[in-house]
Amino acid sequence: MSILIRNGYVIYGEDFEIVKADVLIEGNSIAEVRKGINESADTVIDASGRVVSPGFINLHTHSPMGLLRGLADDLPLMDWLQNHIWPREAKLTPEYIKVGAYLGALEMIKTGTTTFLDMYFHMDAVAEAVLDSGLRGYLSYGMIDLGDPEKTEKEIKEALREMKSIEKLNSERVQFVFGPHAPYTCSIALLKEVRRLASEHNRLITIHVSETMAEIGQITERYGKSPVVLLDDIGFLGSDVIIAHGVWLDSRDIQILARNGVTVAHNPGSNMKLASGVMPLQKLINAGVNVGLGTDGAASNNNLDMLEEMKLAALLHKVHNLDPTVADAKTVFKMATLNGARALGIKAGIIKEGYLADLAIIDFNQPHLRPINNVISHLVYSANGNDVETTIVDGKILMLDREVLTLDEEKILDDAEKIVGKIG
Ligand SMILES: N[C@@H](CCSC[C@H]1O[C@@H](n2cnc3c(=O)[nH]cnc32)[C@H](O)[C@@H]1O)C(=O)O
Ligand SMILES: [Zn+2]
Repeated sequence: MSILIRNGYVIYGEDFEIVKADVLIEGNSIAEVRKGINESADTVIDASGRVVSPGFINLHTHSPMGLLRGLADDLPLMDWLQNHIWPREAKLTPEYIKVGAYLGALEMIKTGTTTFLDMYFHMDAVAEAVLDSGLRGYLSYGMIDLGDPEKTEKEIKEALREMKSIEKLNSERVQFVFGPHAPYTCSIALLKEVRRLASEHNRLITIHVSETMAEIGQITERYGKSPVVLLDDIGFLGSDVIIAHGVWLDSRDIQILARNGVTVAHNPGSNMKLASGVMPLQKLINAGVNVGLGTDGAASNNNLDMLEEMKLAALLHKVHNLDPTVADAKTVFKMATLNGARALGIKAGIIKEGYLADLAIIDFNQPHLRPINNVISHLVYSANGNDVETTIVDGKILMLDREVLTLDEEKILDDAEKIVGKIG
């Protein structure tokens, strides 16, 4: 299979240079980028007046949580989780979660996300939806033992069961990741066992860390140290670890993250909505820490739109620092693309020969995106997910001219609607 994308504004290479060119996709990778490619292809897409962008990499989400969208807003994290989200999640069956996963996948395809890092439960059901959707999904089972040794064992067993079931799908696109939920919900025994298993099975780890001030208080009281120092002391950290949030980090924590090559997945929308705080972006970047971008779940955002998330990131850090030069458009764009790919260890996140053909075509033939003075600026500050017209993952077209080809959109919306009232 080959696809030729003609005459677009291509965001090229790691410097995100804008070139008017054609892009030839062969199999699952980018074969050629240049003007006037004359080869014939199975599919030809006219990208005149459009931007050909690397697909977005959502580095932290809970994709089925769209089911809970709007059911518990305007609350702080611990109250939100304990009194509103967890009681509802207890009612979620694998069937409901699968509906939620389809809804999330549909939303991601429609807004130009090509890869995501997920944490939820019944991930074997989520994996089937991801496989159907054509997206690239890194799926973790969120483990919570609350210090109960019986639960520790149960959670590890369940994670391994889901890992095996995902491995059976035998797809490069769908990968299992270890997902201990957080230092305040997981025992040291669980964290140590996860570290051991991740190394043994060569899997990534993702975990919520230092999200709220309450968490810092709780962990300091329990262990006499910060969550990051705690994880470092038990040998948990490494370049295969992606921590979500990292809002409350002091300079020692930041040095530890840098030294261990840990990636931070920044979730500005969720951090603002739950009023968790502001991640120290500048300090992390200056220390050389890889920072990616995520939306978190759709119940704390409340959508999975990475274009919107880029704008939130840029604006948050500017006003917080009272400095408009902070979080410039290119820095934020890189967080949403290349930095995510680096964290996951995939050859994606940029458009370049030999890289995975994971990309989004964005319709710039619209008033809010003209004149085309600055492509990256328009994407970060002027566009939103609805401007995405075509989404390609692994050399396969998932959406063409706003029509999703891999999923039945109407059925997914209907199925999601049927759940109203059942978990409320
Ligand atoms: N094994 C657990 C499942 C945990 S999945 C991951 C969890 O993270 C929760 N979650 C979503 N957003 C956040 C956040 O921002 N911080 C902490 N937890 C979150 C989500 O609601 C879900 O309960 C169980 O059986 O309950
Ligand atoms: Zn989360």
